[in-house]
Amino acid sequence: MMNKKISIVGVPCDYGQQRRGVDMGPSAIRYAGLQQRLTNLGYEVEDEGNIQVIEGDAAAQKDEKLLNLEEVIKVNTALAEKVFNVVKKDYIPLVLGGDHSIAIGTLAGLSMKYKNQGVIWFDAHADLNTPETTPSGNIHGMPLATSIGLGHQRLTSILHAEPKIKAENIVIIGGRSIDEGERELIKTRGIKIYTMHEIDRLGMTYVMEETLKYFKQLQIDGLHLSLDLDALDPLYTPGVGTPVAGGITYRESHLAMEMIQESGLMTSAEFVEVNPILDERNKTADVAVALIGSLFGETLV
Ligand SMILES: NC(=[NH2+])NCCC[C@H](N)C(=O)O
Ligand SMILES: [Mn+2]
Ligand SMILES: [Mn+2]
Repeated sequence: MMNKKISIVGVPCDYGQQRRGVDMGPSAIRYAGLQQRLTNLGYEVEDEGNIQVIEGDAAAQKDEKLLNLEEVIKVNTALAEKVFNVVKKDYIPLVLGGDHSIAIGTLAGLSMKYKNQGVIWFDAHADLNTPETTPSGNIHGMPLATSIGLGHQRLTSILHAEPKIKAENIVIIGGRSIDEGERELIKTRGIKIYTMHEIDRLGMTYVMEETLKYFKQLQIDGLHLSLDLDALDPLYTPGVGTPVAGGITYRESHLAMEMIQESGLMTSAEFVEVNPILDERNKTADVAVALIGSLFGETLV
């Protein structure tokens, strides 16, 4: 029997990057009708409200390779604890960002329950930078590296010192802006990635079939979906801080959500990088809610 209880957790964090406005993402997604959409599907939905995002001591921050480190640690520690509480009471965590640095806390919290969790990462980027390789200093470019145990010790040791996921348990889908250091990690750590090239060439159906088959082979005990709205083409989701042309289409992304739902594997999800200031009439938040609908079982007939 599939779990029919969802806990919504908002994370109004914009400290993982430098464009203001992404902290309003959780509100924009809620206003787009999230809770009603899920209730209509027969879920019991609890809105846990937002994680408090506290400003750090600006004077103490001088690491240009880890911008706003103190804030990012604080918010992710609080988020990790919240997510752990949600899974403990057997609700499905649905985390709303905020910038993608919040995946550090989500995955830390999940790792308390799931010891062999799979992660499906929809993104134009690989988010596999470390303080050594980052071109920007933005921590939203680092959550996957952090979660496999690479980077600043205070980020990798949130809740516990162990890596939160195994590199081979990651599948990245939609990549088209990968930095040099990230490329290196993908190769040396055997991280699975379907870039836009493979999606064009093989089609989303095949890519998702392979991905889900792979997770079954790994015998994962939980599957987390982390969806950065910049995975989609900016045509559909213009309200993101780091748009990259040539992305996943509206229907391809829905198909992917529908196939994840059909697999019955998914145990948690997060939707990040919605920035209402950069958006057009809440279009990006509307797409996020529509994708969440498909992910949780909406069908066309
Ligand atoms: N979650 C995101 N949108 N990440 C964008 C990262 C961009 C670039 N790779 C960086 O490290 O700065
Ligand atoms: Mn991205
Ligand atoms: Mn991302």
